[in-house]
Amino acid sequence: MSKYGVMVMGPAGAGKSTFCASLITHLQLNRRSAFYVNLDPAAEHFEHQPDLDIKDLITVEDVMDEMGMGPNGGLIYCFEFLMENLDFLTEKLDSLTEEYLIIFDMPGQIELYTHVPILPRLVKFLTQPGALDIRLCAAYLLEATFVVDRAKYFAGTLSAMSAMIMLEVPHLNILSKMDLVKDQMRKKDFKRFITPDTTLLEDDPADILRKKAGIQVDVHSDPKDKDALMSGSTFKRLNTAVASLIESFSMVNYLKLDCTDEDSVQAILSYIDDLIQYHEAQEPRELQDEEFEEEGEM
Ligand SMILES: Nc1nc2c(ncn2[C@@H]2O[C@H](COP(=O)(O)OP(=O)(O)OP(=O)(O)O)[C@@H](O)[C@H]2O)c(=O)[nH]1
Ligand SMILES: [Mg+2]
Repeated sequence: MSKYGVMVMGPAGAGKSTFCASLITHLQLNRRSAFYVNLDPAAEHFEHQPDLDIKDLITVEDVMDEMGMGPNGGLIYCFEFLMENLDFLTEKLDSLTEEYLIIFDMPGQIELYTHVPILPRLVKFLTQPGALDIRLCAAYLLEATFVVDRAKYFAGTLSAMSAMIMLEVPHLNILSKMDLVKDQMRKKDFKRFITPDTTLLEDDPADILRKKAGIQVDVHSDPKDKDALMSGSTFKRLNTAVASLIESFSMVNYLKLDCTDEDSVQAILSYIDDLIQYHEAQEPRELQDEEFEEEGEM
């Protein structure tokens, strides 16, 4: 029997836990079952109590106190400890039936999605046929407010792409907190950010601001090269190279999420269901129920 899950990831503060909470509330309102797994060993507050919490196994606080590690090193250590104690996940997940959507709320440390090779091992374990065999998709959140600074927007998009390539599961890229931008930006202007391309660098408001303020924009060039510093050419060339790389792979298309809007949460849930083929498994059962009822009427 298949299991169904979504792994909610993205930079710190992108709105992952808030989205998880809205998704759980939405599922409950639509008489669907959610199983909430907190995998952030530093998380403190929850709108919905997790059904499985990594903090019952290890917390960043434990590691920092007992081993004198910093928060980021401590978090990586917690994940390595989890990878050595995967029965902590199996015990609770193994018995779940296909009716549940398993929601994994991930931490925001970007290292996890770029170069530390833990997440691919965890995803492989969760999706292993014959074992947990979870039909899993990734939902990568990036704050919509990042679009006002193209360098941040493209850096966030690059890490989304890195997660897509690294995890090799069906993947959604989501611009979160749309309620924060929808009044400041017309819908048609925002459309440009759904598919990132280099034309977005032509009118970067942050660039214009930096030039006006004459702020040294160029942290990458040789301090002796004053022209480069002032024009920000190296910084701009770097952004153009990142944007061209993203455009050439054309892997990233964003969906928009406003957690305060039920329809917006439903729309994202429909994409998730499609990616994990949730409805395929439900149909036969619903059909069976209908047939059963018809037989009952004969
Ligand atoms: N306006 C608005 N604020 C939001 C939204 N989603 C999250 N926030 C706020 O953004 C902040 C971070 O939200 P979280 O859901 O904790 O973000 P996170 O990605 O889980 O953060 P970490 O777990 O620390 O990586 C909180 O103050 C939220 O209230 C949203 O859709 N709209
Ligand atoms: Mg969180």
